[in-house]
Amino acid sequence: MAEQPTLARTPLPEPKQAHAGYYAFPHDKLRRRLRDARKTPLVLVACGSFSPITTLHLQLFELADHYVERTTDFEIVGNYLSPCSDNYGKPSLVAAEHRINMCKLAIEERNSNVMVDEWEALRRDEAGNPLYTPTPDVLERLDHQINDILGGIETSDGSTAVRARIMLLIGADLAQTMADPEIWPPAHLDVLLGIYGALIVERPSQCDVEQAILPLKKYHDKIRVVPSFDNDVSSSKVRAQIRTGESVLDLPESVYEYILAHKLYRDGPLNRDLSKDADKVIDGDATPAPTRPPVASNG
Ligand SMILES: Nc1ncnc2c1ncn2[C@@H]1O[C@H](COP(=O)(O)OP(=O)(O)OP(=O)(O)O)[C@@H](O)[C@H]1O
Ligand SMILES: NC(=O)c1ccc[n+]([C@@H]2O[C@H](COP(=O)(O)O)[C@@H](O)[C@H]2O)c1
Repeated sequence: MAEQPTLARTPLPEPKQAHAGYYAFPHDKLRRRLRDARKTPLVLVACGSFSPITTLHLQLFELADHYVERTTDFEIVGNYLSPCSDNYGKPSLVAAEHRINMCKLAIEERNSNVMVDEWEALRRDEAGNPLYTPTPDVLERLDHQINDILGGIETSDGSTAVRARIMLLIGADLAQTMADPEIWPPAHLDVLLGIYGALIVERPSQCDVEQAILPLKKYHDKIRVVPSFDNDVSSSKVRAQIRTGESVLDLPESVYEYILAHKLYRDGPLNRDLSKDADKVIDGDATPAPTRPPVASNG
């Protein structure tokens, strides 16, 4: 059985004004009993902007599932999307409420077993302003919710409960940024990768995964690379297609319709420069809403 992580820090207290409205930790799709007695229950959490969620974001979980099924040590019992706070500071973020709604629509349309945890996206400070939560804190809180509050996952014969292992699910491009201590302080990585670990999905259109994880050598025993397929799906590309009125192939149809209904992503540069820096919102640069319906991909 794989080694169980231990909590390095006291779990985050739930701030009094953590959320604008009602919130309960979602666990309806968390499988509470292991199937295979030899395995450790694994919960995956994908942190990111999801502005908007694409078909590939949900496929990350499918790729991870395919990968983990072939391992001898883990069994996936839960999958979470945790959209980041509006305070993350990425210019391309639309309001958390929209990003959460789009994640939920995508999950429903695809009949996916993923849950959306709204806690990170809606967390607020005492003054009621959106509060950014560093990713290690997100995983610590999930660990606390599942293992301390819910009491973990039952063994296959139901005789006892064990702690689920929580792991981050990310793309190789995000792993590549982890070499920069200005973005990921070593203390964050020591918790995130040193205690929890990550499944890192290849993203060949953006970087070489082996190069990306080289600087993370210290944590290699907690990192696993998940094979993917050639694709250039990204939220940036989708946003650019919406602005220019091109066909959008990489969104669930309900998400596309939501974007049109709420007039999201209509402002921005007209040239299709997909670099992240080119994605700054330009006030008043409203482009007409696309008229063509999306061709939903089946993947
Ligand atoms: N095509 C993809 N292949 C592998 N990982 C992906 C892919 N698209 C997104 N991800 C991963 O999903 C997580 C959330 O990504 P995010 O919401 O930033 O999407 P994005 O497409 O990278 O967005 P943007 O284009 O706005 O930068 C990150 O870990 C990212 O690496
Ligand atoms: N030090 C940290 O905890 C840290 C640094 C950079 C990004 N992140 C997270 O990584 C994710 C990145 O998302 P994007 O790929 O959309 O930028 C977000 O969830 C963000 O909160 C965390």
